Amino acid sequence: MSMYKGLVLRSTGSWYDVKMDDGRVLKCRLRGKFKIKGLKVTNPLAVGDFVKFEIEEKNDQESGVIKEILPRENYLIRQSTRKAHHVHIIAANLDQAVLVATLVMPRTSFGFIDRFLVSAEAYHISTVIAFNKTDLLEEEDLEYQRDVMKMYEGIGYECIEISAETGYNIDAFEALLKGKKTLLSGHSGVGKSTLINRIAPEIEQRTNEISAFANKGMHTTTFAEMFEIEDDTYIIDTPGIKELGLVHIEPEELAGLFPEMRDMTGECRFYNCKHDKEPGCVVKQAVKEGRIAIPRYESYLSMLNGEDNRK
Ligand SMILES: Nc1nc2c(ncn2[C@@H]2O[C@H](COP(=O)(O)OP(=O)(O)OP(=O)(O)O)[C@@H](O)[C@H]2O)c(=O)[nH]1
Ligand SMILES: [Zn+2]
Repeated sequence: MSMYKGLVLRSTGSWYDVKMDDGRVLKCRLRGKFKIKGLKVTNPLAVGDFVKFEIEEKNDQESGVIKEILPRENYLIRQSTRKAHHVHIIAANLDQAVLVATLVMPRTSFGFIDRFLVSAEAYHISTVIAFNKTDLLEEEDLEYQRDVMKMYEGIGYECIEISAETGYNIDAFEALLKGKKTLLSGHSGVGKSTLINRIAPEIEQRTNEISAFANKGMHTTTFAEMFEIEDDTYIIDTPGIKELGLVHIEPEELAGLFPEMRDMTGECRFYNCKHDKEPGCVVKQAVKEGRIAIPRYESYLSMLNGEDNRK
């Protein structure tokens, strides 16, 4: 039997929509046991997975039988809502995350942004920060926003200012997505739906249908879906994924997830310096000299101390 290769676009728990190289989407099932080393997973397969499958024909209907899951470049997980100590794979092989943030209505805190960035670093997923609702900003706020963007760009995070409402910079935003698989995240109310509605109105429709399922008490996580907004350009906007949770980070690993601290951490006086109260700390010195931004260092300390600064 011939083997085909495809990309999982949708998972309903027992059936998967798999996009084949020729563009056709085929319903596939999974046969056999699949495990990820060291993790108890509730779903062996997620959107974004590349699979190999065979085609079966029954009553003139073609369907696929998945035989192999190709190695993942990365994957996002979260704690299963059904089984303790189990994780649910949200999506695999993401090229990037876009964090939608707003300076006003609501104001996204540095704490929230930095926590997201740290998680994305841990997952090896690059992040673009999109500052939405720019149309609401007075001149002074706009200047402040540009300072914030400069801060994050200085660390290496791409930033863009947009308005989903007026369409300002939306072309540039779409260009960022082109040819990639992107997870769209952000606080409730920052304008994710409005944004998607502007770039791909047909998707918003689907998301509303999925939300309707959720309101009937069905598990939305089983309805994870990746939308192809144009050729090879995908967006994942699953209701319920507002942040990247569930990365357990040891205190000594934390500074390594702040790119601007990463390279200097071996140079402190103490090899196990937490860059907090220790003397001879090069990180604190860099904060003092303005090479590390104060809000970033504050986020670092608050995560180090296990404070919940997600709001
Ligand atoms: N002025 C302005 N308002 C916007 C913009 N984008 C979204 N909004 C408004 O902000 C409100 C929230 O937008 P949504 O798109 O529903 O936000 P969301 O992120 O999808 O929120 P959840 O569905 O709760 O996750 C709506 O009233 C939008 O009209 C923008 O660029 N400018
Ligand atoms: Zn130090």
